[in-house]
Amino acid sequence: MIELQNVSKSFTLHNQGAAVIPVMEGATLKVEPGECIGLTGASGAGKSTLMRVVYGNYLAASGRIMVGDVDVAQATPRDILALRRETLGYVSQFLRVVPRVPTLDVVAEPLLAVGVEQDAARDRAATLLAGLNIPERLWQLSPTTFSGGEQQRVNIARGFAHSYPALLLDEPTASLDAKNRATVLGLIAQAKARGAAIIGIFHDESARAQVCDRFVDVSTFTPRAVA
Ligand SMILES: Nc1ncnc2c1ncn2[C@@H]1O[C@H](COP(=O)(O)OP(=O)(O)OP(=O)(O)O)[C@@H](O)[C@H]1O
Repeated sequence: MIELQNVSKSFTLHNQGAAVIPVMEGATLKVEPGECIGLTGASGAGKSTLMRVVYGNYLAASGRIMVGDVDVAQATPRDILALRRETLGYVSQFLRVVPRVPTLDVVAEPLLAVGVEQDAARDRAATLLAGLNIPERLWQLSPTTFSGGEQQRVNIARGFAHSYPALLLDEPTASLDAKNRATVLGLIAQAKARGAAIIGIFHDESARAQVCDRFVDVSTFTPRAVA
């Protein structure tokens, strides 16, 4: 479902004499439907960069990045938006929302975007919010003023609203208490059971042991410094 072949990425620092920093070389990995792989490697090894390259936020310098039948490395912006709407979900660590939109609609929005009717979308949003212990009195408020942990849970509810065939999870259990962490791990297990292919970053070792089928150490893709 997700397959990277020989992907490389470097950053050009235009404000620092156009210095070029290679961060990834020859990245190759494959995630089958129903499988969750965990990215490992020291801080700065390139875990988040790999996720952003797959999501199309960063343009790869070379290689193929297949998500379903779309090569993200070659896709047009319009194709990438369609891929994100229908196929590829991304739960980042931080919630980014349009101000003043009620939480219930923030969570229902990915379902409306794929044509689910409003009542059904709101029902699913309500089930997710209740499961993640967001009190009902908050559902009609914008999440912009919520606590960090509440915002993270709204973000997770939104990320799991639509049944994406492929998912990127960047530390989805960071800063959650044990009960909510267990709920999120349950959502990940359900997504795997319905056949989602998942790439995740989990710093929490017990979380990663519970949901990951195998690990990929991204430092094997870190270019060696030229002496
Ligand atoms: N937008 C950017 N511009 C320039 N350099 C960047 C950019 N994003 C990441 N880098 C560099 O790429 C390297 C990999 O960063 P990345 O955030 O992917 O690491 P990580 O493995 O996710 O680290 P952590 O575990 O600390 O989150 C780092 O050296 C970082 O400085």
